[in-house]
Amino acid sequence: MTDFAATRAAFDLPEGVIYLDGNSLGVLPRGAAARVERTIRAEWGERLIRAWNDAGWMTQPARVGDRIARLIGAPAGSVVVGDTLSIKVYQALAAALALRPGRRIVLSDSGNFPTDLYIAQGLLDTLGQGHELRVVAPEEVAGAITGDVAATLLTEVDYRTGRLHDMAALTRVAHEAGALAIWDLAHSAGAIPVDVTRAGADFAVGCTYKYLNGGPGAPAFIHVAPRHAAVARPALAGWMGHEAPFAFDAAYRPGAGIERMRVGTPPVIALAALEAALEVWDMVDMRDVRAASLRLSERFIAEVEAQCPALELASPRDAAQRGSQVSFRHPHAYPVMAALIDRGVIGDVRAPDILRFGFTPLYLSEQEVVRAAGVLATIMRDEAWRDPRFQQRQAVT
Ligand SMILES: Cc1ncc(COP(=O)(O)O)c(C=O)c1O
Ligand SMILES: Nc1c(O)cccc1C(=O)C[C@H](N)C(=O)O
Repeated sequence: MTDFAATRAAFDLPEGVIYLDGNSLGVLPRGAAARVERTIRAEWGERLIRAWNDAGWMTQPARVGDRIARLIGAPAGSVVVGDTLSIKVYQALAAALALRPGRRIVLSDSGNFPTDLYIAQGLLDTLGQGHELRVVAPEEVAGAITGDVAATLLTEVDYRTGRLHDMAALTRVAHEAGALAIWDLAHSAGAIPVDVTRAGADFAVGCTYKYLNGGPGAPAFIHVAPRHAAVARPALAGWMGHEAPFAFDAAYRPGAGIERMRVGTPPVIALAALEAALEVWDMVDMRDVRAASLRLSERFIAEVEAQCPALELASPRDAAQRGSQVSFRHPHAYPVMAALIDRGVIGDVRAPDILRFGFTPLYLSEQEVVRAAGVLATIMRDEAWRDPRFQQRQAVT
């Protein structure tokens, strides 16, 4: 059984804040600052260039990848960390297309996060081989996987509504049609139990600054199914993905397996923070996290619906169809959220009208969820969101 009091003690939460935005930027783990300090002072400061070898900097992307592998049902040695998720989406899609040379369709859905769609379109334009990005409604994906689809590019949990795709079922349909399945786990890793191996995913990618608490700009991960790892073509053929980077050959030869998905120099300081953040998962059973997340989100929905008739649930009502977030619609979502944040309850908004709340049982209790709903109810009842202070939009929402 996961001890959630112990996991909460592993995080540094500011006094007076109820944090319902761990689905966008996770909370600071207590060990992270000390680990970063050690990396900077004892490793960089003292060991200088020697730290690449004796502090294990060079092997960090795979070492941290192995920790993430356990959380997504991937075997050790099949995940590597580095770059941003946008880059990892590019690499996965480019490799998938190279494995399906006769096919021209990339299938995604309109609930996907924009960067995935932008990156896909940019890659297809660059290839100039007549590929098409086909974007359908989330509920139409299965029916749209036709024999000309090279790859599906789907995000398991919808960033706006929390709607959950059935990864195993859609991967099966993709494979039956001869297509490959790429999964973006940005809102899944550390949020819900994931098993890329059982689902048969061909590629999976994700970020580490949300539920994995790696910090702002923490590097992303990529998983390549072992059956493809030795043949997957690295589109971004950087020297760190070379078979022998320090041979300094003029000709590129891809590294063994997942190593070829490395691109350039690893972000050592960011990786140190992430490595420290991932330690908390040693105390955690993902099934307990899922059960607790559903308990928290169900309670929140019940409290909000009982007290805030003006808010309309934008997430699936069936808990089994949701990730670890809940969204409500309101025409004045922005000032409502600004008023909430002003009272110490932090969620976020997604244009035009979505109030979004993330549930992170590692550091969030049911009492806080009830209190947050109460604060929201007061704001709605008093129309506190009409205050001019809350109408001024911030650049980042
Ligand atoms: C599903 C999904 N993909 C990609 C991204 C962004 O990737 P990057 O880390 O490159 O900003 C996000 C959020 O920022 C996301 O929610
Ligand atoms: N990565 C972000 C950033 O650099 C700034 C602000 C927000 C983000 C996010 O992660 C957004 C997030 N992917 C979302 O689900 O909307």
